[in-house]
Amino acid sequence: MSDYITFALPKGRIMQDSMELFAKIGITCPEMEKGSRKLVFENPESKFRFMAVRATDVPTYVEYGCADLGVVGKDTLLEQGKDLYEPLDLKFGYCRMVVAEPKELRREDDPVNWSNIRVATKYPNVTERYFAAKGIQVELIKLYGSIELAPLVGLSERIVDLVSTGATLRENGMVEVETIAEITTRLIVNRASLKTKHQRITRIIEGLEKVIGDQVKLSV
Ligand SMILES: Nc1ncnc2c1ncn2[C@@H]1O[C@H](COP(=O)(O)OP(=O)(O)OP(=O)(O)O)[C@@H](O)[C@H]1O
Ligand SMILES: O=P(O)(O)OC[C@H]1O[C@H](OP(=O)(O)OP(=O)(O)O)[C@H](O)[C@@H]1O
Repeated sequence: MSDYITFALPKGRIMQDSMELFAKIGITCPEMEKGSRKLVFENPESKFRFMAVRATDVPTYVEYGCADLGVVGKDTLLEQGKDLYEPLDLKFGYCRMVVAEPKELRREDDPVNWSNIRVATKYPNVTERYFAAKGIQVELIKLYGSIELAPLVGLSERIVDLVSTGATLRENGMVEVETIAEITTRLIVNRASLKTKHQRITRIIEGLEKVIGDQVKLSV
């Protein structure tokens, strides 16, 4: 067993907030430089290791125990449904997962009456569950980005995607129809690591919990 605690962090938009939060409980990595192409960074003094991975791959590294802990959006967890311990809402990366459609095509009638709606999304599992629960049969079209383009060019009638400022929907002439879930960033933990490295991991969870609690108190 490695004496390091290893974090899987997403390379994209939540990396910086993650490192800023960890710094508040004394977890830092001086070796980590902005713009570096390196994927693993170590702090040999404090025995922390950081891996920079695709956001959607974070749960996999944690599930297989290559990382003890991971930072990931709730959207990814909902989509992948892996068996991971999720002890903390880190309270950043706020966005919403929504159903949206082109403004000019907005139909006032109940979508239950539509037959065979095509929905483009990065989240086919969540989308299928959501519409199935409403008794609506949809054709899922899995895309990997620029989801808002799909209805504009006739690939789908609707999309399921994340919205934060709303600028992407607006600038592409789309409107929200329904909210599926409120999304924030979560801490996830490998279940075996929680046992084998119990003391250090528990200390990290408790430290983060306190910092986040204090931040929330300050903002109300
Ligand atoms: N406006 C937003 N759009 C997309 N994700 C957001 C937004 N705001 C916050 N997030 C959160 O940031 C997480 C990571 O997003 P990021 O764009 O870095 O990765 P990605 O490009 O979606 O994933 P991948 O690299 O695997 O394709 C999302 O899973 C989500 O939880
Ligand atoms: O409400 P907004 O602030 O405009 O943010 C929402 C947009 O941001 C994300 O896209 P991203 O930048 O990850 O691009 P991609 O979907 O092409 O990967 C998301 O998929 C939306 O398209």
